[in-house]
Amino acid sequence: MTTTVSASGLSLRYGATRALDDVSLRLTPGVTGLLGPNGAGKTTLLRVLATAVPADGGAFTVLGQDPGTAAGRQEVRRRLGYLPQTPGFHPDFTAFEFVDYVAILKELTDRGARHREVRRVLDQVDLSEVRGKRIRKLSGGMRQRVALAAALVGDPGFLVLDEPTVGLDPEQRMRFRELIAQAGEGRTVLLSTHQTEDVAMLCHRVLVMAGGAIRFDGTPAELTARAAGRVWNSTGRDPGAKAGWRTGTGSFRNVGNPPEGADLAEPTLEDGYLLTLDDAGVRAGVAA
Ligand SMILES: Nc1ncnc2c1ncn2[C@@H]1O[C@H](COP(=O)(O)OP(=O)(O)OP(=O)(O)O)[C@@H](O)[C@H]1O
Repeated sequence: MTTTVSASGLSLRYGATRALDDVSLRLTPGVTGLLGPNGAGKTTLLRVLATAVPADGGAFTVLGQDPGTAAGRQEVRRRLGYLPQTPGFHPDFTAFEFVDYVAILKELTDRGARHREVRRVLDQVDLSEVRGKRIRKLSGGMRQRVALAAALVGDPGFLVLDEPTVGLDPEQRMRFRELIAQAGEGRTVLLSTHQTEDVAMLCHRVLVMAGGAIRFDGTPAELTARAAGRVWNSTGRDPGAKAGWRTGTGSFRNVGNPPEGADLAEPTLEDGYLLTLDDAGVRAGVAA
């Protein structure tokens, strides 16, 4: 399988905070999910790989190019698409104008060819009909699709998506997932998300980060399997549980070390994720 991104020993400190702590990874075509609690270092990793900030240590290549050199960095920037956590829209731009502006920044200099490319990516995200509308008039889901269209300009070989489904209602999220799945056909996508369903539905591989380090790297099925035999139902809160919550039926669902004779339940990817964080000494939602 082709390696699109190869990184070894990436580190980045902000004062005393190790935002990235010796991160090594290899990314191949398809969608790889990046899960982790707030402050885990996900955005920092994406920003480093997208060449938006340099790492303090370590090295990486994207599509065979070394972003450590000026020429390599320029080539990587031409060939990657990046949807940041807060896309910097100009609200008075129309969808077309915004994507066209990004296309200019990506050095698509021929006006006719560039406009064809802008129409192509807007069509790909189902926004052809509103391309003349101002961004401030579009719904949150549509804006996110404009940002995805901008990231897709120039058919990048590596696509970096930072929490793209945040704030979307379930229907919009489902639609956005379809677009991500489409974008991941034959292309390498790194998707940072807090939604374990995004990973379960879209990803061939998942990385779990906490405290700046990768704590798990495998398939979604392998992450789920980590919770096999460690999820159970009980009538009250179980003291042996690492995490437990009351379900809609009134019983408690627990993850951790079940007592003898516990009523074991089928594990989900979220259970595997919670236990991975716990094994790493991190509680979900709290950085190490
Ligand atoms: N520019 C910065 N200056 C100082 N500290 C920073 C900066 N950017 C990130 N950090 C710190 O680095 C750590 C990792 O942050 P990062 O934003 O990468 O986490 P994250 O996993 O993306 O979190 P979230 O899910 O909340 O977006 C955090 O402790 C954060 O406070």
